[in-house]
Amino acid sequence: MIRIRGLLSKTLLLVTIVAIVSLAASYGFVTAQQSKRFEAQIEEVQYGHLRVSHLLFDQQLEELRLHAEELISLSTLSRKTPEEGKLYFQEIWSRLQTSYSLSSLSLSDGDTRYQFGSFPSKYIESMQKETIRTGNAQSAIICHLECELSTSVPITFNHSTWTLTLIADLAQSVEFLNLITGSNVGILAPSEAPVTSETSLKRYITEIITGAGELEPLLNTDLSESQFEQLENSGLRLSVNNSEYFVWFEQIDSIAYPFNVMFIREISDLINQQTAQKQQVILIFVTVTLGILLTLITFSIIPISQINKLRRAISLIASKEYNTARYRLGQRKDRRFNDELYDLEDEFRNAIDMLESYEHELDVSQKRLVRQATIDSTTGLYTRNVLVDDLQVIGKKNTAHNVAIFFLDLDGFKPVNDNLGHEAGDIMLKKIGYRLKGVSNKFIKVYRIGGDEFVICYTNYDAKDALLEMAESVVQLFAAPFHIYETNITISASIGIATQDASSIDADKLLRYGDIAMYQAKEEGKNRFKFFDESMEEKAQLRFTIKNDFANSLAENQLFLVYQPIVDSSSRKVTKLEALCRWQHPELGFIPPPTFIDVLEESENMNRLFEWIVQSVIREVAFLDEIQRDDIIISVNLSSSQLVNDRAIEFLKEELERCRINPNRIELEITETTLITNFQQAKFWIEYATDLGFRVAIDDFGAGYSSLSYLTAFNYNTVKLDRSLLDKIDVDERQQRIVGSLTQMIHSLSVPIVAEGAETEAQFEELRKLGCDYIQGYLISKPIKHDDLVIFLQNESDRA
Ligand SMILES: Nc1nc2c(ncn2[C@@H]2O[C@H](COP(=O)(O)OP(=O)(O)OP(=O)(O)O)[C@@H](O)[C@H]2O)c(=O)[nH]1
Repeated sequence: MIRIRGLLSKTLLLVTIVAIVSLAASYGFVTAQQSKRFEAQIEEVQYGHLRVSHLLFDQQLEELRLHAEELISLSTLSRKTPEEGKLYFQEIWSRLQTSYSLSSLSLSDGDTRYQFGSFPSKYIESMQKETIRTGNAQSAIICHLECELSTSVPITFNHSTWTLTLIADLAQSVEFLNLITGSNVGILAPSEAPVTSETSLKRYITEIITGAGELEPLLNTDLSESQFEQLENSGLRLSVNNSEYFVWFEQIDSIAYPFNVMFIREISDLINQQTAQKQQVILIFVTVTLGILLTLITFSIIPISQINKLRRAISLIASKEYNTARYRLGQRKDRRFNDELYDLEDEFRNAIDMLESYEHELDVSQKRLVRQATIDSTTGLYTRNVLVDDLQVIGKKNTAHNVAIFFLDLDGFKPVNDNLGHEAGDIMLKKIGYRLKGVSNKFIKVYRIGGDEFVICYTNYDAKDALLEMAESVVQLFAAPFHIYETNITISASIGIATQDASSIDADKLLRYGDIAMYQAKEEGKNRFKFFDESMEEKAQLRFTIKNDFANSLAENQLFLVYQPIVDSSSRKVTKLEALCRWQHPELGFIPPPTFIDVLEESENMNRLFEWIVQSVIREVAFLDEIQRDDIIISVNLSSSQLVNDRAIEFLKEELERCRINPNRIELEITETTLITNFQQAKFWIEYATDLGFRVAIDDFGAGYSSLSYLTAFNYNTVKLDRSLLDKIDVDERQQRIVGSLTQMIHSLSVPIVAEGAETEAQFEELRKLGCDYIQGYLISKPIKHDDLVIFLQNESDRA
């Protein structure tokens, strides 16, 4: 159903107002026109009545004169004497009265007068004299107490002139006037008549009135003084008993008093005609207005219903009910007469299609995003987000009484990627995920939370034994190798275990504790598990501080280099200086190099540190040149991270070139362990370094590796024996034998040997005897700062 409101109701209201205003205006116009026409019609009627009245009364007077002359000729009065004339009229007076409707008659010569009836001689006298004087008949209407026709004709008696005057009443004339005009006629009493206090038309004491019976109600109608005034001026319209009348006066020439004729014309027909006309106009107007209204409504309803349709469609679109919106809009049609609203409808259809398709796409990508956020695409395991959510849910909903997490980080996963490629790494991660999934059950869930990091969340375990059992079985999961690209690869994981009470769970803390414990497991040799304990947090805190404060330490000169001299065992002259890094932390005090280097190696900071060391060493070389000690080489320790890429050596090369220093003034020390662990990489790197002209030393030789085959795999300049082989060299014969054989073997490769840790003269002497070419140790000097080194070298040259 169409609700008539809004645009339509406004249109209707406007049209109605316009219709009412125009109706009122046209009604006023028609009324004004009608009243003008009415006045014209009345004027015409009045004019006609006046003319007719004149003609009629003239004709009546003429007729009366003819009667008078007829009487004279019939009676042969001229042959009689006046007295005989008088007798004659006496005889026929009563007959005459009826036949001529006479009211009086007079024979007069001006002096003598014979009268019949009540003759108004006072008013006629002058007319009679005029007749006698002129010898011509005179006629006039005479009004005194009443109005009558009068005629005076000359008559000659024996040569004397008399007049015969006839006075006749007006009744017949009035009847005629009524017949001819169709209006009722009344003769107004002349002024001689007594004045009445009537408040109706009777005030005028109508003498003769036609149709008096039927006019009785009109004649009795009370009139106001203004109505009387209007009546006397121009005529008055009166309405009595559903009949309309127009009453007016006309004055006809008369003698004595004025002769006023009152006409009463029924104008009901005229009025009805006018009313009918008015009704007709209104009817036409109303019909036309209704027609316009209907047309407007018809032409407004279609667009309004369309607009309403679109409005409803918008609400449906807003609530994503696309199908209902489409159904409401209906099918697209090919219309001959399209308009903007139909075009808009089409646009709506297009918009719905587009929105629906966007919505669908959005839905699909949202689901994909949720999946990506919750499921790891490589392993199909839950992600870190899910783990955090799960831990929070456990904490909030009390679904468990205790929680343990096993934080796994693969050992040596990077080389898998580096050697076999990223894809192989992915396959390995997938296979590891598959194995780990095997442990999951109602209380055990597995997640991949990072690159090579996994977490097993174990809730409601019975006791620590259950965790131990679990940890051992997880370690066992890695025992069997993984078959990738036709190769069997073995990999292990370091596992940190942290527990918490489910009621006071703190997801961040739990994961951090797991991570710390895992780190500890790595530190202790990997492929093992460790339970978190508080002391680990202290170490972790230390690592965090080191990482955090490193940048500042360089700026504030907390880091500095010290140099430990290495002397020729024969001449005791300094030939090398080993550059060693020291960190004096303002709060933590002295931080041992292995501690902070170990931490810095986990990040880019190691490169930064190396660059700083290189710049400091170059300054030192420049100083040695300055004091003419260009025979001294400075050795720099390299960590395993520097062997991974060429960045360190490239930087060193560029800096030396920039400062014009020969690379052979620098010896790069690589520990035997580093060398063996990343053998291929290290070999490649050492070859590159020696090609560039750097010297290379194998540090801590004999610290644990048994195979010596690598010694012939590439070129190097020096071997530094590990301190553990030398600490009792002055007393321990076994140490002496081992060192003796090692020096022999290394010398056979033409490589000089450096012995570390000589603290006494005896040790020094023994090492020299055993063939060590260079000796380093507290006996010679502790590692010293630049200023002390300056003094040390000065002393040496002084001794020489
Ligand atoms: N193939 C593959 N490798 C990844 C992915 N995510 C991270 N990695 C690699 O995994 C390695 C993880 O680094 P580390 O844990 O430091 O390497 P690691 O050799 O296991 O070292 P340790 O943990 O000290 O034994 C990095 O080389 C990353 O590039 C992955 O989705 N696929």
